[in-house]
Amino acid sequence: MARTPLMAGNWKMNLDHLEANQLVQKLAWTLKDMKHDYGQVEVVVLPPFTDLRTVQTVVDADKLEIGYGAQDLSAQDSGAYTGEISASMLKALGATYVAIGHSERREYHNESDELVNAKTKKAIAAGITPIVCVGEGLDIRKAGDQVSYTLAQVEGALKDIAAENVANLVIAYEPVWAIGTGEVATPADAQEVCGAIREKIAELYDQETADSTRILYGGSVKSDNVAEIMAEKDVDGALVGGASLKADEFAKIARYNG
Ligand SMILES: O=C[C@H](O)COP(=O)(O)O
Repeated sequence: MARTPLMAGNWKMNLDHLEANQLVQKLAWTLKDMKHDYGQVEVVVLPPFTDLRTVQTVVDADKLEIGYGAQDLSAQDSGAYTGEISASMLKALGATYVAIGHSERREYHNESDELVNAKTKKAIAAGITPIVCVGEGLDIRKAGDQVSYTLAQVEGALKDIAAENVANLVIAYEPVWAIGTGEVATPADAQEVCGAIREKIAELYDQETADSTRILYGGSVKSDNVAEIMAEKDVDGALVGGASLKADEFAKIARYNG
């Protein structure tokens, strides 16, 4: 089962809609100059909500092959949920991906596995591909419990989700101690957990489903470390934070295989 590599740029709380317009255009031009084949490596940006309409406009107007999505969504469909953004609103803006359960949301917004599961179901119902984020903190890593901890998050996120939907979603393993620190995980660290995630999906569902699900690594990915991580058999791409805010750098990451 060939899995198309995915490089997703999580801009976090950076760039207003004017800056978003500039970055998306520069990224598109840079990749065009590199003769990038999006069928070989999928490229997606996840801007702040306020930028999505602008990104949709530039992608549609210039017929860009860059995908885009959101960094979160509500577990509700609509109604009295001040400040929340629904799956249907994201769908109306052409979003094709949505990050769910990022460690920064689990930490700062106390998001539980149950909430991540509910949000994942909403994304699937709307036809938006979830990028479900999991990963351990430094204390768990130091205790050597990264695999069991992360697999518990995976199980919680996938509860009562059908195999065909799991086959088409994305899981991003992002060790919290590697996020924004420059302390990128070794390829072996990434493979250990990404491989365990694939085995867990095979156990929960079946091997065909497990072989279809794309599993990304995230945490201080840069153009000078991505290739060795991508060489690992169960790593299908990267969820990139800081490095995705620079068109040249993110384009080099997307072009990890030369
Ligand atoms: O979503 C992206 C991850 O949090 C990684 O961020 P980073 O590349 O800045 O370490």
